[in-house]
Amino acid sequence: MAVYTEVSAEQAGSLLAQLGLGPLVAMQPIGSGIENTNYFVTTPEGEWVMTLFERLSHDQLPFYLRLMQHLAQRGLPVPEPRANAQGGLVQTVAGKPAALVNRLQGESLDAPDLHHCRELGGVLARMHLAVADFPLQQPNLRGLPWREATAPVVRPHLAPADAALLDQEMAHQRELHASAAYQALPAGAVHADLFRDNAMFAGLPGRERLSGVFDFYFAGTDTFVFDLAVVLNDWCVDLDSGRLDLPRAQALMSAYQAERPLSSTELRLLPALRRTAALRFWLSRLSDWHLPREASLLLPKDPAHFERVLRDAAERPWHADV
Ligand SMILES: Nc1ncnc2c1ncn2[C@@H]1O[C@H](COP(=O)(O)OP(=O)(O)OP(=O)(O)O)[C@@H](O)[C@H]1O
Ligand SMILES: N[C@@H](CCO)C(=O)O
Repeated sequence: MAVYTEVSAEQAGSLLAQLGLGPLVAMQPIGSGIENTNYFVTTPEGEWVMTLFERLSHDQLPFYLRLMQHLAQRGLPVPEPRANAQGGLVQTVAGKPAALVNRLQGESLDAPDLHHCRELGGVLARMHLAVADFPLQQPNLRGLPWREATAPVVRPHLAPADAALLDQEMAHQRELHASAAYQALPAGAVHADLFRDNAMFAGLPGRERLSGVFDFYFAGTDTFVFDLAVVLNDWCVDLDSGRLDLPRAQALMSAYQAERPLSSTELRLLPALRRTAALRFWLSRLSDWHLPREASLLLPKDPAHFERVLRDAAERPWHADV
């Protein structure tokens, strides 16, 4: 369930009026999702998703909502937040910060194939190109400082072999981040959590189009190759072994590079960034597993999966030769 805050028809109607939309026709709570309260909302103009933010404050939201607006206005399949008369994207519903975005069609996939990976690679590259003129900055809040703070907290819960892996990978990260090559990598506002459950596809089997990329609430300024590594580590990894599936990885990379060719430095550092991305999600899953947030409905995701992805990335570095 994902309704932490009940919203009455009257409260939803008042939001719609502030956003210049017609009367409420229907509203329905959305069952999936664990961070926020979400409702599907119908008006005479169409279908919308209303989100009440349960953790993020008014001040934190403009970066995410402006980024979604920026990408949507450049033709990317991203929900566009509806602005009020003053152009503001952050509203208030039931005392919580809230936003209304257009509802995208489609379904998330559990098992993406080569076609889906190609679709995603192309859209990801276009997202990276489209932020060249996005003016807002916010550090990736799961970046190196967060990893430095989280590693010692989870380390006491690890078996010796895993603690050794963590130490090795933290050392690798420090060296990587200090290198001139890393510091020169192209960067911008990236999604940073574009897993298969944050995208939707619509259309006939075998010819589906990527119809939606959503859940931008881990977005931040980071390198494009980090964002690509996050995607490779989820869309192109075997969920049992944690190993990279080379045909899917090659399909995704070719489609990405058809839109945005990677520089030789980006290609050279991609294996290191796959380790960065795997470490980031290993740490967040370890933290959710061993130190669950109080009263959280969060069903912790398995940290061991990202330990396997991390070992694979560290032991079998994959150099894309496309
Ligand atoms: N713009 C949209 N159009 C259609 N469906 C959407 C849209 N935004 C969200 N959804 C649906 O609502 C569900 C919950 O959204 P989301 O994943 O953003 O939830 P959350 O609680 O904010 O985040 P989390 O995934 O971290 O739990 C999604 O799985 C998707 O099915
Ligand atoms: N995509 C993350 C959860 C949300 O950040 C994971 O699978 O661990």
